[in-house]
Amino acid sequence: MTSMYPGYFISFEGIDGAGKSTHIEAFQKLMQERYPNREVVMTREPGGTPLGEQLRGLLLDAPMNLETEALLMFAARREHIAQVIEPALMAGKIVISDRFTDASFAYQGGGRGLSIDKLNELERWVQGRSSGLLQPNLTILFDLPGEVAEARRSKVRAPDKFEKMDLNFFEKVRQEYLRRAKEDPKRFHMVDATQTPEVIWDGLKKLELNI
Ligand SMILES: Nc1ncnc2c1ncn2[C@@H]1O[C@H](COP(=O)(O)OP(=O)(O)OP(=O)(O)O)[C@@H](O)[C@H]1O
Ligand SMILES: Cc1cn([C@H]2C[C@H](O)[C@@H](COP(=O)(O)O)O2)c(=O)[nH]c1=O
Repeated sequence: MTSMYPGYFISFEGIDGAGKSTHIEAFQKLMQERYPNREVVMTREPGGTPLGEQLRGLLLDAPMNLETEALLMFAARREHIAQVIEPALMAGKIVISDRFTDASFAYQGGGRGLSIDKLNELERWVQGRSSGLLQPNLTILFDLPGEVAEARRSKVRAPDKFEKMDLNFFEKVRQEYLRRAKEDPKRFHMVDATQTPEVIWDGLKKLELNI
C-alpha cells in the first residue's frame, strides 16, 4: 500500500533455490546509490529481530503441527513489523525484506495445505491497519520450475526442513505464488528465473520504482 507510510517496502520471494539471495545485496546497493537521501534497511523472514531469529531456528528445523508453524511465522512477523519494518517505513526508509507474507500463503497454504481463509485472518490480524493492510509496495517474485530450483540448491550445506520437501511440494508453493501474483499484478514484478544471472540483473536495474 503505497500511501500508508512515507517509506517504501520491497519484498523478494520465490521457491528455495530460485535465486533471490544471488541478487538481493546488489539490489540493496543499487537502491542506496539511486536514493542517496534514503536509508536502505535489509532484513529477512522468518527473522529480522532477535526473537524472530530464534523462531527461525525452530521453524527451519523442528517438526511441528502445521497451524503451529503458521502461527509462529506470523508471530515472528508481528515482532518484525513492530521492531523493524513499521518504524523504518514511518521514518521514510526503504525496507528490503528477503520474504514476507506471500511466503506464508505459498509455503503453509499452497505447499502444506493450510486454508487460505485462516491465512487471510492471520494476515488481517498482524498487518491490518485503519487505512488497510500493511503490504510491500513491490514484490519481486523469482519464478522457476521446481526441478530447476532443486538442481540449483546447495549440495554443500545440509538442507533445512523446507529444502528437504519434494518436487510436488515446491510445485504447489510455486503455483500459490503465481496465484497471488495474478491477483495483485500491480504489486508483483515477475522475474523469469530460468534466465542467466546477468540477464536477470539487467532487468532488475531497469525497474522503475515509484519512490
Ligand atoms: N539465474 C541463475 N542461473 C543459474 N544458477 C543460478 C541463478 N541464480 C542463482 N543461481 C545459483 O543457484 C543457487 C541458488 O541461488 P540462491 O541462493 O540465490 O537461491 P535462493 O532463492 O536465495 O534460495 P534460498 O531461498 O534457499 O536461500 C546458487 O548456487 C546460485 O549461484
Ligand atoms: C517467511 C516464510 C518463510 N518460509 C520458509 C521458506 C524458506 O524455505 C524458509 C526461509 O529460508 P530462506 O533461505 O531464508 O528463504 O522459510 C515459510 O515457509 N513461510 C514463511 O512465511
